[in-house]
Amino acid sequence: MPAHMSVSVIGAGAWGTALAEVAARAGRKVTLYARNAEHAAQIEATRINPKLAGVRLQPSIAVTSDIAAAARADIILAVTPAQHLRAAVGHLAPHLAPATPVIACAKGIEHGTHKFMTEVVAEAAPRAVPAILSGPSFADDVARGLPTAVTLATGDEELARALVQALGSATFRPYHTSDVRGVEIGGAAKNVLAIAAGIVVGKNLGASALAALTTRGFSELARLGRACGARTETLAGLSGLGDLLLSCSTAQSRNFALGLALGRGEAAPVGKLAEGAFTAPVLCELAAAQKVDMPVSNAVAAILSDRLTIDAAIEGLLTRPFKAE
Ligand SMILES: NC(=O)C1=CN([C@@H]2O[C@H](COP(=O)(O)OP(=O)(O)OC[C@H]3O[C@@H](n4cnc5c(N)ncnc54)[C@H](OP(=O)(O)O)[C@@H]3O)[C@@H](O)[C@H]2O)C=CC1
Ligand SMILES: O=C(CO)COP(=O)(O)O
Repeated sequence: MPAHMSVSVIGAGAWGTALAEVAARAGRKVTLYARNAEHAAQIEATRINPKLAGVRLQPSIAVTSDIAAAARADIILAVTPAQHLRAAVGHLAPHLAPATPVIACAKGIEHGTHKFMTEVVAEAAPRAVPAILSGPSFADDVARGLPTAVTLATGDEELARALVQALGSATFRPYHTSDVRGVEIGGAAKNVLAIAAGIVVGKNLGASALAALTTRGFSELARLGRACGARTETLAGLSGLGDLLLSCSTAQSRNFALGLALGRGEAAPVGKLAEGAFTAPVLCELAAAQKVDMPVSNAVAAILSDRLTIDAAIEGLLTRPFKAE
């Protein structure tokens, strides 16, 4: 039997469900874990997850709320919101076989600890091998089988290659790297910058302003990444620039949609996870600790915490001293 035959997905949200489909398409034996027994039973029976309503789960995907059963897999995909990752992996950890790869698929940085997703996995499941999967990929697109490419990183490049082989298919193309930190920073920061992009569009500042915001946003993402030891090619790759371009370009992104509503003076969309709202304060704390200037992210954090109006934030950004690019 190949080394990585079975895959369990922890977290039956939109992304977890899409990734269960991905793994099934790649020929793996797949189990999708929902923490709520009623939800698990409903998904198992109807083959539809209301969190990704347009998709009918492949018949081969098992759905469970039994964490011990879910832990019996060659690969774990941990697909909860970033701030819930520690609890989810901690619950799983006692049941895992030693050296099981646990691939974090959340995009964010933990509040309080400033830990990145693989650091959270390493602490919550010390016997597991942490990895990260991130890149420009909407759950809906992926589940519908539209072509997507992402980055998959773990410290051991050989393992990263094997995980790519286990999960990849013609329409879901993971690229491997050992630059874990680069992948994590791109995914976390792009969500905050996508909120700013949505605000620019909601405020009708024009396509030129959106391009400027996205480019200067990339500049601050890359500054922080380099300060944290990330490689330039990762920051300019799928999980960095690629995901930033996607998320700053369409209201299909929940983070962009939040910014759009804020910019228009409307209420924030209800029941939609916008990770950037959680990441913004911790990203700014991390940048300050690294002495990295992140004016766009700081403005987003200030707007979200009501320390600054949108108009004052825009004026603040537009009146910064001119400097070299
Ligand atoms: N949606 C997308 O297109 C993409 C999302 N991502 C990232 O994936 C992560 C998850 O997003 P997404 O799936 O969209 O979010 P959703 O809101 O759709 O789903 C989150 C899921 O996590 C579950 N969950 C929360 N805490 C736990 C826990 N302790 N144990 C088990 N399950 C738990 C929730 O369960 P319950 O229903 O019981 O609360 C819910 O089903 C985010 O970090 C996001 O940035 C990345 C790429 C694409
Ligand atoms: O991460 C994503 C696309 O790569 C999903 O974006 P949102 O979380 O903003 O919807």
